[in-house]
Amino acid sequence: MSMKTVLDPTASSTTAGTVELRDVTKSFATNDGNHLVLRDITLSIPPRHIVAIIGASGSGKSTLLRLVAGLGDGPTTGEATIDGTTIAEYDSRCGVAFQEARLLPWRSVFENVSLGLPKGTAKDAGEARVRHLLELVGLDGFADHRPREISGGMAQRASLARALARNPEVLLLDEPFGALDALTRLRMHDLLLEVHAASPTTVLFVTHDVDEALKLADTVLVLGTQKRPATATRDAERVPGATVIDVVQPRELRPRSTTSREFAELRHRLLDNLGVQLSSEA
Ligand SMILES: Nc1ncnc2c1ncn2[C@@H]1O[C@H](COP(=O)(O)OP(=O)(O)OP(=O)(O)O)[C@@H](O)[C@H]1O
Repeated sequence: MSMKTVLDPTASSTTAGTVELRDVTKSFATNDGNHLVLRDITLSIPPRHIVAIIGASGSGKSTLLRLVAGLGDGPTTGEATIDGTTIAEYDSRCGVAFQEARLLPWRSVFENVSLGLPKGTAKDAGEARVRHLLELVGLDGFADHRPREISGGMAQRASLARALARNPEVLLLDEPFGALDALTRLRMHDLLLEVHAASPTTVLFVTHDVDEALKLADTVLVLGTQKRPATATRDAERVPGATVIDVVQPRELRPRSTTSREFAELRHRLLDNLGVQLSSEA
């Protein structure tokens, strides 16, 4: 993509946010009582950082992401802030995209992306911003298409553009590439890094893919449960609630080689943390 897309004449002066969670727990009321999903989450994510969240299925990755986005009713205990201010419900400082593009089928691509604009955006400025974003994600020729007329990868790019239309301080992506074919996925990796270079935002994304996490992120957070030590009368058991069980920060700068020694070592460590048994040559 050309460098001209990097210069956005319509961008507001929004800066990237610092995300902080302090002693956060999250539980849900169920028929069997309270279900503790997250516990003891304390973390500080600096502006412009890209953070990947990985963990076994059900370990609370989406729950953590939703907490930062202000979706749902917030932490059960503890504090979650952006730039020192408590995260509000549907916090306007956040832009969110999900595994499914969730576009309105009866609206054009242009109109769908426009839905992400902050309330009260002037018409001309809004249109210019949406045109810019469509160019940034390579959809400038598809503004008038309906969602059914574009591919899954294109729909996902439109969903990313809609999240960016808010000019978010924090961009939250829940398995954004999970439903895409391998080639489209690789292209989306490049696109995310281009978007990140072009718009100064802090990014948190959930993924199941260790390679994707290591390739894109400054920091990889691993969510999981911890074992309580075994005692004479009790076998080792898992402490309820997932927490951050490992933090990995690749030293190599992006774009990262997936064939480097560091990559291989970190990959091994992450898979081990996820309980994936590797053969000796892996
Ligand atoms: N609104 C809710 N009400 C009750 N339980 C919930 C709610 N949201 C999440 N949970 C529970 O929290 C746990 C973690 O769910 P979550 O979706 O955050 O995990 P995940 O790591 O993102 O999983 P996956 O990788 O399968 O998407 C699950 O047991 C889920 O049932």
